[in-house]
Formats: sequence, structure tokens, C-alpha cells
Amino acid sequence: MRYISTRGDSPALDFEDVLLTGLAPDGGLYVPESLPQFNLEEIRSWRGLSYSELAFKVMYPFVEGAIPADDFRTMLDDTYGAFAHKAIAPLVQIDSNEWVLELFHGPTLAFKDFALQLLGRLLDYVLERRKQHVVIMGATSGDTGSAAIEGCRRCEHVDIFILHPYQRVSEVQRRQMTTVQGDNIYNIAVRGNFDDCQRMVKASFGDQSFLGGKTQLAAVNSINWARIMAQIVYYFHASLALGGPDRSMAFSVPTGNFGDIFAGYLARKMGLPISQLVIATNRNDILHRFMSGNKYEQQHLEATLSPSMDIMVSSNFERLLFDLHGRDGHAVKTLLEDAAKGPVSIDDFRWKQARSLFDSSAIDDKDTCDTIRDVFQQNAYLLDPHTAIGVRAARNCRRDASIPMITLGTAHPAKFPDAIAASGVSAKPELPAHMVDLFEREEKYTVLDNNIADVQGFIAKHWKNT
Ligand SMILES: Cc1ncc(COP(=O)(O)O)c(C=O)c1O
Ligand SMILES: N[C@@H](CCOP(=O)(O)O)C(=O)O
Repeated sequence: MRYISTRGDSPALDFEDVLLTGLAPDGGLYVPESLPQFNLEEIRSWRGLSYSELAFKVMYPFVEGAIPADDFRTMLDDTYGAFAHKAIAPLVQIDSNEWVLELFHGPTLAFKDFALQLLGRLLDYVLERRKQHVVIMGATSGDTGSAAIEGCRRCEHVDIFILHPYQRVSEVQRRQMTTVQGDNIYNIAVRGNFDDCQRMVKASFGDQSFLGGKTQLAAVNSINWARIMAQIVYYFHASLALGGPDRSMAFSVPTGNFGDIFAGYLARKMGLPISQLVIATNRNDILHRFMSGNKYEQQHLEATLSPSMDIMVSSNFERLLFDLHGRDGHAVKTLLEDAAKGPVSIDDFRWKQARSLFDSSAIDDKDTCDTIRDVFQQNAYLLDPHTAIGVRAARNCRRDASIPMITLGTAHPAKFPDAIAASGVSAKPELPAHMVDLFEREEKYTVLDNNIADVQGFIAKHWKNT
């Protein structure tokens, strides 16, 4: 499998190089040159497989040639064997034909573990084989950071630097990152927002001279293709559990960086019958404004009760634009350069093409709280604020009540006790056993100004040049 850049000006890479390169040198994101195709009969034959076996079927075509099948199987068994729920991604019914796919039974209680537990193993495997060191540089609005640290901290060949927006992640999220001890782990709180952190990460990939040519950056954000690849699997898993592929499914996806929903879009392109994808955003609603009015316009980023989705510059939207523009990288490059200067629209027929699959809804904090409360009153089931946005958007956008509507349950409610309290629900979500002493653990992080030279200087000084 070869991977190409969405901006059309970088050489195609194989899986191993794409894993280590992260962002393409032309600033684009890597996508497979072509996608594996599965017919209904083949997908049907996967019923009853364990999560890890299914993951192998879905993902192996992407890594074939780079990782031997048996080694990949072992990585998958180890990855999903460490999840706390036997079903790995259980479905919970919350209303007639309406479900939540719980993706928070991994070690850090968010969907990020599905990919980052695997990414850590893939990096370790490839770096050990090459005897190579990398500096992991990632941006987080709260969940990627802890999942990346947990997934990669045992890798011998990495130093990890995670940027989070100062005072704009929940306390549980911050402590999940900052209490992990290790002399290769550095948390940087940037006096800015998530977009600032992500911008610094992308710019650093573009010019890595601050590392002195002695190592290279690796990405843990969803700019790294391996992240998206692993997130495709649970769409197949959920569909098979509810009668797919012999019936279509609709998915509602709490969305920020557009990675998780893009994985659903790819599952459909690979052959899984999906009739609708709902983009669920909070008040930071650039994607909703685009889907409802064909206007892509950045606005001021606001802090909400769903901090992980406080994102305006949505990385993976570029991967969708690439497809919508017939995979013309230069058209995407021009569009995104224009978008950095002001509002842009795309050709009406391309926008309508997107609208035939995607719907969208923007949910404010009040409706988020109302949804947490309503679902708790009706089902004694506690939603985290991000999943609540997904459920509310699903209800706003549903096209056909006979088609199962599955909302991705992206995080455990215990990560967001303030949002739960704000909703008026008296239940206190409890942290699982391995995290009960989280508030007693010692924290370590560095606060830096929103300035790329300071951040790069910090990384240059601390990575272990051994
Ligand atoms: C809990 C939670 N829900 C939803 C999202 C949005 O996912 P994506 O950025 O892939 O759109 C995130 C962050 O990415 C998250 O941490
Ligand atoms: N919501 C994310 C933001 C980063 O997204 P990613 O999927 O590109 O890593 C977070 O919680 O950090």
C-alpha cells in the first residue's frame, strides 16, 4: 500500500514511512493511494470474530508489506487485550433503534486508546527494527495527550512532548497527562488554545531544524494515518453487532479534528453500508456552518463544557476535501490557503455530494446539559458531554427511524465531572480502580507562552540526545 499527500507535492510513501513521517513535507496529510474493498459476503463472514480478529481483517491491507501478519496479530491481541470491557466496544441501547457505542474502556477512558495503544506498539516495533530515535510532538485538547503518553511511554526510542492549552482541559484530563512519571515525558501547557498548539505542531513538522538534524518528529495526532486506520475498525464492529452488513447504519460522531468521522467515511468507502454520518459539534461549529451553508469560515474559538472539541481548524477535513476535489492536491492547497485568509465555499455540486452523506448539528452547552439530564432520567445512563452532543445531534438530524442510529461514545463521563454537575444530574461518575488516586499523584508540567520559538527551544533542550 502506498500513501499520497492531500496537497499533491510530496513523494508517495509506504506504511512504515508514513507512520514515522506524520505530516507530509508539503503540509498535506497522507491518505492511501487506493482503499481496500470488501464485499458484503466478506464482511458478513466476519460476524462473530473477536475485536482483535476483526481489526486484523480491516487493517492488514494497510500495513501489508511493512509488518508481517503474525507480528501484526500479536500487536492487536496485546492492544485490545488490555481493554477493561470484554466486548472492547460495547453497544448500549438508549432508545428505540438508538445506540451508544462505548469507546472509553481503554486505559485512558477515551476513544483515542483504540488507535494510540496500537500506534505505540507500531512505533516501538519499527523503531527497534531501525534502531532509530524519534521525538513525539503532539497537540491535545485533553484526550489525545494522555492516550499518547500511555500508548508510547514504554517505547525505548522516543521522547514525548505534549502541548495542551493552559487551563482549557478538564482537571482529570490534565492530571492523566501530568502525573505520568518518566524521564522521556514532557507536558507543556501553552498559554493559548488548542488551535495554537496544533499550529505549532504542524509548523514544527514543516521545519525540524530546531532538532539539529539528530532526530526527527513523529506524530500522535490524527494527522498520522495510523490513527485513522485504527479508528475505521469500530464502525465495522458496531455494524456487525446490529445486523450489518445486511442493513445500513447511521452514525453520529462528536467532532473536532474530523478524524473519527473521517474514519467512518472510509469504512463506507471500503464497503460497509452506512447511510448517514452526522457531524456533531459544540459551539465551535465551523464544520456545521460548512455543511449547512457551504461556507468555511474560521471564527473565534470558545471554551465550552466539551473541551476536547474546542477546535476550529479541523485537520482531517482536508482529507475529505481531497476526495471531494477528485483527489486534486493542488486544488486543496489553493482552497486551504484561501481559507486561512477568509471565508471560502466549494463548487455547489461537490458540496451537495458531501451533503448526500453528511448531516450536521451544533449543540451549545445548555443543550448538552439538557441531553445529559434527559438521557440520565430516562435510562439511568450517564453520558459525557461530548457523547451527549453526539446524541443530541443524532436526534436533530435523523433521516430514517428504521435505520439504527449509533452515536460514538467518545469519552467516559468521569473525565468531565464539572459538566455532569452543570447538567444537574446528582450522580457522580466514578473513576475506575486504576485511577482512584489520580488527585493525590504528583503533577509535572511546564507553562510556556504561545510562542513557537519557546516551545521548540524547550524541546531542543530536553530531548535526550544520546
Ligand atoms: C472525547 C472526544 N470526543 C470527540 C472528539 C472529536 O474527535 P475528532 O477530533 O476525531 O473529530 C475528541 C477529540 O478529538 C474527543 O477527545
Ligand atoms: N480532541 C483531541 C484533539 C486532537 O485530536 P487528534 O484526534 O488529531 O489527536 C484531543 O483530545 O486531544
